[in-house]
Amino acid sequence: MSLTAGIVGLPNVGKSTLFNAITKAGAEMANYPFATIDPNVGMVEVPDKRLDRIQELIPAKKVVPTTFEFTDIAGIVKGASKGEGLGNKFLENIRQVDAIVHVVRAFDDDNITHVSGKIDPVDDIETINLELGMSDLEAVDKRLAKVAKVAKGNDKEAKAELAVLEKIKPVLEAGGSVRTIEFNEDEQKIVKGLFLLTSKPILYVANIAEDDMADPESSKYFDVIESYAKKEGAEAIAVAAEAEEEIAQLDDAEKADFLEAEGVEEPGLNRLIRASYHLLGLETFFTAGGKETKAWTYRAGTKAPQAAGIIHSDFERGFIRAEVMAFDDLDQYESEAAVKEAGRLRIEGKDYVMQDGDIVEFRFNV
Ligand SMILES: Nc1ncnc2c1ncn2[C@@H]1O[C@H](COP(=O)(O)OP(=O)(O)OP(=O)(O)O)[C@@H](O)[C@H]1O
Ligand SMILES: [Mg+2]
Repeated sequence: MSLTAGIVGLPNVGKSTLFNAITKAGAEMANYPFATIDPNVGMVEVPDKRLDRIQELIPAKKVVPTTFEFTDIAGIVKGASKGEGLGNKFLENIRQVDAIVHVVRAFDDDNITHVSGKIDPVDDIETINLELGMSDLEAVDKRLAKVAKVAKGNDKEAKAELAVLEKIKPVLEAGGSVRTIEFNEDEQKIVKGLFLLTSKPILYVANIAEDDMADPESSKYFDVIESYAKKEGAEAIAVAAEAEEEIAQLDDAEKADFLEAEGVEEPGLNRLIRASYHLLGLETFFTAGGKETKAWTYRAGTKAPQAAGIIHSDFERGFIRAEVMAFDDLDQYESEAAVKEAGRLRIEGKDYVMQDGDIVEFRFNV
């Protein structure tokens, strides 16, 4: 799957630290702004407890989680949309990603430089969003000039686009983001084609201190970041990036000890990975038993033959049908035979839209 989640934020807030924690890729982390210039790209495993349960009920030789891509991008500063700090290049890097994971500094540490000399999460968020919005405004203005001319000639498509552009412009001028505007289905298609930075789905990550790990809600900074996200209809997650990066180096037993000592049930990282996956519109189906039980990633809305094609192009070409049981049914009935007996094993055809958690066997003939 080629979709990628971009890690975005001010310089030196812990973006690469977070990236390393989730990818174990070993990108450069340093206590100075602009340590990252060129984007780092890495694959992330999706933690999914359903795999363990399937393995328990339908044992296979191997269990293989699914993965997706993250891109760690250089820090954006005030004036980026005017070219400040290689701003245009960095904004272009953001244009390439499919969703934004916006990292906000939410820890105190006098030894770690903050580009604006103070810890103010809302100010930080607004600085970034404003730069993205100004870059969008420039793109919208350019497009408006072009489309307005064509629309005069009574071109239907141009008129529709003009209306959308005119709806977007005042929001950007007021410092807002395109994702906060409501569009109908036709308008949405037009917006998609504009590739605007502030129209990308977003998730806010509060990079908190290790001390706040056990109880992120108690972090005074997390609270304001979450409220800000809520106003945009977005989610906020707290992660102690530095501590998580250290945990990621440990083996499973050490990890469990560490988490217990910190009083943490599940690393915030896992929640962040899953939220990013959903932000990208990705879902999971499983194949189970035999050589391996495996999680596969598909885009929400994918039909059965195309999902089969993710495993092998022959499966799609020669698709006959899919035998499907929902994970929840297997979880409840505890064996494929019992699921079948309960009448919950389904035969689905080429128009079936895949559902998250489907356990599938594809029948094909080539
Ligand atoms: N939660 C945290 N608590 C304390 N220190 C942290 C935390 N997260 C990251 N740091 C430290 O902050 C510094 C900057 O981290 P990092 O290099 O990951 O930032 P960055 O956002 O990628 O910066 P750049 O924009 O320069 O690429 C590092 O010294 C790192 O160890
Ligand atoms: Mg970096």
